[in-house]
Amino acid sequence: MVTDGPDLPAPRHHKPLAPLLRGIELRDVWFRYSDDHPWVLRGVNLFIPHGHTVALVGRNGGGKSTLVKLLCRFYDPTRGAILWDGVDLRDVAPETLRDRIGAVFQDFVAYELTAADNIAVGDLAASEDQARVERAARDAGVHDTVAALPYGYRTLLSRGFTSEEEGEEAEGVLLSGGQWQRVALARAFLRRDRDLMILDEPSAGLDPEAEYEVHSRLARLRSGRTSVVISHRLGAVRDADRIVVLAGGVVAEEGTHAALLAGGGTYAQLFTRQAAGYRDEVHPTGASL
Ligand SMILES: Nc1ncnc2c1ncn2[C@@H]1O[C@H](COP(=O)(O)OP(=O)(O)OP(=O)(O)O)[C@@H](O)[C@H]1O
Repeated sequence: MVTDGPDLPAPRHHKPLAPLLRGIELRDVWFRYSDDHPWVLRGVNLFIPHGHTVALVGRNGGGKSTLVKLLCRFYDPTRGAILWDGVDLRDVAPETLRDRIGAVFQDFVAYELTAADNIAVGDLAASEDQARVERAARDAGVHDTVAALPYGYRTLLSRGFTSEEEGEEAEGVLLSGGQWQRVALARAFLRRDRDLMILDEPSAGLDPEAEYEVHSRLARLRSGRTSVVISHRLGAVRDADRIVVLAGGVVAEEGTHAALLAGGGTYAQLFTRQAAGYRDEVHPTGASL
């Protein structure tokens, strides 16, 4: 997978990591970014069963992105453990773990590389397999955009936000935020056979129609696979096998959409408020949680 966080020192004795069979367990996971920072996670207990989709929801700053970064070993729990079929992730080299994960992060990296390399990035076999890259781009709905670029998949993409400060001319083609988001999604589609799929706000920056389309594609991709999805669009994750509400650094609620709605707790409150926002044509905030 694409790495975009601070790397941890690899342990001296790595264990190999077998394909996921049972699931991933977070056991009393506590985490803070440093001793000077407040606790973000305060004893999270959670099981992500093999073959199921777990949706993480909750208010801003609740620790959802932090939790998935721990799953990828960008950080380790300050206390507690994360177990992959019983194997403590601390005993696994980060790159071994990440070979088993396909991920799209909120803060995904846009590289000054060609369109093809931006999709295949980090996957040597894929970078030599144009057909695979193109299929992933089609799945993510970005093939037509890329094919229309001056040099198609060989066109250099520009991140477009560093050049002015550095006093350099931007080279390459600028994509919109939503188009970049689809490039990031294509990376995940390319890695569809990985054991764990992580999608952190996969439709961020997309217009409502594109968002609906992307979520439908992702629902098909996720089906029968182990995945963790973060989204504030509760309607887009209501079909998840398990919905987990993170609040106050712990799992506050957990269940199916129907069960949580019937429970009348935080999830029911958030969902009802969002649904009401969509029904109200003149809702001033656009109804995004
Ligand atoms: N690299 C970091 N260093 C220090 N604090 C951080 C860092 N990243 C996140 N935080 C803090 O950790 C807390 C949890 O953030 P996180 O991004 O995990 O929440 P979230 O639930 O994903 O939020 P959102 O819904 O807004 O995306 C926040 O208070 C945030 O400020």
